[in-house]
Amino acid sequence: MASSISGIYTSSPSLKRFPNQTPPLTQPLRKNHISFHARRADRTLSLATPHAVAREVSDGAAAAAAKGLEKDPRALWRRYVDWLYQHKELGLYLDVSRVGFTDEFVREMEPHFGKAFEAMEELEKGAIANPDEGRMVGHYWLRDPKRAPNSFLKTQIENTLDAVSKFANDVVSGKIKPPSSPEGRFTQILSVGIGGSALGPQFVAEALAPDNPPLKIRFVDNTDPAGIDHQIAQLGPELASTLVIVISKSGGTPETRNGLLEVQKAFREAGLNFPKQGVAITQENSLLDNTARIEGWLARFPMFDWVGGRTSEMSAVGLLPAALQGIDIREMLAGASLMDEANRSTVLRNNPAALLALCWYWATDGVGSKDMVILPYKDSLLLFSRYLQQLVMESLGKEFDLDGNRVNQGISVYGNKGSTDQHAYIQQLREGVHNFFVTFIEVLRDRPPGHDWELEPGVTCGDYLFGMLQGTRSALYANDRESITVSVQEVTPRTVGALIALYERAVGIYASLININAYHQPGVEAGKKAAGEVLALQKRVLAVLNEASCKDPIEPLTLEEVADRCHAPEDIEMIYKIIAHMAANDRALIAEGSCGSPRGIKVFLGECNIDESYA
Ligand SMILES: O=P(O)(O)OC[C@H]1O[C@H](O)[C@H](O)[C@@H](O)[C@@H]1O
Repeated sequence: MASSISGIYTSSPSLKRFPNQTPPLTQPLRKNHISFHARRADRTLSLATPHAVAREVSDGAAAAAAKGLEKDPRALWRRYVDWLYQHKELGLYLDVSRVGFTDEFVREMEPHFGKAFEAMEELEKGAIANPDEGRMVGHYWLRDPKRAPNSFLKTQIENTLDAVSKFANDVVSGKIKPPSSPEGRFTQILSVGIGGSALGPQFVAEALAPDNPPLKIRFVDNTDPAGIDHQIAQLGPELASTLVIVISKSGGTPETRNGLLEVQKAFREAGLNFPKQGVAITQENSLLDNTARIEGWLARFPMFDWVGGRTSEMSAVGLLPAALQGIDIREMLAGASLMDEANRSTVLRNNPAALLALCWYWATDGVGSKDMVILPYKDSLLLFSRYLQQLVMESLGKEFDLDGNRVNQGISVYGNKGSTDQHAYIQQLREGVHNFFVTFIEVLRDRPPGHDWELEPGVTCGDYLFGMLQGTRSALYANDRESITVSVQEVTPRTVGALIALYERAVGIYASLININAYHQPGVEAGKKAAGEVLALQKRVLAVLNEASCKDPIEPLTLEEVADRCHAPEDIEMIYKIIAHMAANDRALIAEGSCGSPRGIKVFLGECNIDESYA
């Protein structure tokens, strides 16, 4: 069954970005910020390069901020209450009281938030908010299709959601079944994808999958042959009842393609008919889409060019795997939609995403001078920080701002879960280099009603978890380490949807404050290109070694000879690495010397490949 995939919206020619808007400030805010902190630090700063100043400011600001952190319990309580954000319907709280921003700072930032809110409003109306790629940015429409800029897109979103829901129901109910499985129904999902085509589904599976889901999910999210073999081995005979979902927006990502080819090989070797167990989620007419269509895969679902990989969890990318695991995807969408509505407030204090952006700007001086440590005190949210690494760092980690200034922006993200991380690196956070701020994710309900018990009089296991979070928050703050706390009642599809929406919007607002495009990823292409060059060089090395190995007698070659015959003397080190990797996999043989002594090594191929397919 192929879902109805109609033409994808082609973005209109790149319009001048928000022609009616005065572009957001670029450096001045930081200078204001700098001057503000300079005043605070009673120091006059020689305004050297932005970085030097930012560095001096961040030291000065940190010192000033540290000196300025409120410590009086009564005053802190007032601050807590004054700044506490509550979303009643979601049961979500945001506490920013342990971040030391001042009233003056907030006043300075207000006009910039005003511009950010305007930019976000334009974005949601369909402006070209990704000017570098001439694209709209439409992930918010996925959970509120009526906000899409035209009926065509609205219908696409609604049709895709219906198709995803129907397909998942048919698989779970057994109406759609694998061609040759003793169970008579699909029992496993093997998701093949990387980056935004994996991290969201992985986070949501870890957070929300029931203990006994209708289909268990596992992931191939890399081109590591051993990792792929491990997943296939763990499936064993259940490969026959595995639904393989191949996810790739571009449809051409090498790691995902390799994963597909490896899995298809496993299907062949097991005598299984892959297309009858394969599903593709990709842009229409991509290489993957055409492959799936031509080979007659079980189903295809669209990805849209106006949804980025790192904001695709509320598209078929995240919704299909979730639905197949029995997760309520309408609730995920509802939670995200409620959070989106809250984040449309133009009153800073009533806008949780803006409050996060305010804290990020204050804590990192608007230049990423501190890292964002994500600490959920809940096992099921373990992968939230990995998910946020891509969402935050791939969005904000940019070399240039929208006016072409070199800014090398970003905020680094790390963290796992509490209280576990207290036994790993919290020592450094408490006493070591002060280069971070923490975001605690607190989940108030410890266990389903009626399932809790006291492991000592009046104390439950969850009380310990609660105490560890609060104790760590207090201990860090006592040593002038700032933190944010996001609290939810429990981990549900609705609150997970809300958390995703909260951070998607915070990233977008923060990006406006620092005047960068949050929706492209030029740096990633450089890595892909470089990898392609290594593989091209490897093919030349193989051709040269093959020619020498087909001689009689075989002619082992030195690295210099290989480099010369590849016409790449300057690449001798990469050639050495290529040969070392091939030798480690028995694909090249060392005739003399060893890889430890590159100068004396002589290599050849174990066999002569007369058709020279390496060329
Ligand atoms: O979904 P795909 O097109 O296969 O892309 C997978 C990933 O590739 C690159 O790393 C991009 O920077 C990511 O944003 C994207 O999620």
